[in-house]
Amino acid sequence: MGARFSRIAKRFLPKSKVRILMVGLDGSGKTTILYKLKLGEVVTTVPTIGFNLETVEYKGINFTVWDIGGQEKIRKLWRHYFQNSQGLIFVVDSSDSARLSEARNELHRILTNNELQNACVLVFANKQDSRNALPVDQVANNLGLHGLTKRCWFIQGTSAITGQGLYEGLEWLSKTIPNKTERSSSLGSFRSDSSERRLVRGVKY
Ligand SMILES: Nc1nc2c(ncn2[C@@H]2O[C@H](COP(=O)(O)OP(=O)(O)OP(=O)(O)O)[C@@H](O)[C@H]2O)c(=O)[nH]1
Ligand SMILES: [Mg+2]
Repeated sequence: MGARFSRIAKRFLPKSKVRILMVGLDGSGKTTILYKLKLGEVVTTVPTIGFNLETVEYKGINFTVWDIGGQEKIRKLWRHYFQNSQGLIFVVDSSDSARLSEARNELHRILTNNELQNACVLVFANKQDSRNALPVDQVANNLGLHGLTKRCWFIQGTSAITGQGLYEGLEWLSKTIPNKTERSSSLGSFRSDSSERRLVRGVKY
């Protein structure tokens, strides 16, 4: 009876909403990820000029995902989308080692922005299905994630083509973002929990 009531209540109670900003270098796979999550399909993409916006529901949470174009000349526009973002998904092409330092610079640059100071960072080490993809721990090292000592972050190996790892990433966000809100008074201890910060999970290990 109790379980049945809670199932019905879940259906009718308003869902919590979470605003997620998804950025990363051009061609890293952001739009492919967005529509794999939304439609369950691999769509044919063109470089995003501006943004795509979709709501993805996962475990009773509505993730409003803003996918912003990553070409160099339009990266200066990213900051216009920072405000009120509770989570940042930073997408990296794990098979493009030549551009990892560029990705690292962009990630660290945006994390200095005050409007993102409380945002949790989920890194998708994407294209893990590619033959020459770097393993997730190497992507983490190249991005300097272990130096982000005052930030909750998580890196997940993904393939937008197979869908591998995408829901694991949402799972982390679904657990971390509501926790942060509920536990805002104990944010300091949450943020200094090194086991939380240093979690690294990947498709390939
Ligand atoms: N093999 C492989 N290819 C992928 C994956 N994700 C995306 N791609 C391909 O990478 C190319 C670029 O993907 P997009 O999703 O358009 O990249 P984007 O990050 O949105 O690029 P911008 O809009 O320019 O910022 C496309 O040809 C995708 O099919 C992946 O996980 N594996
Ligand atoms: Mg795109």
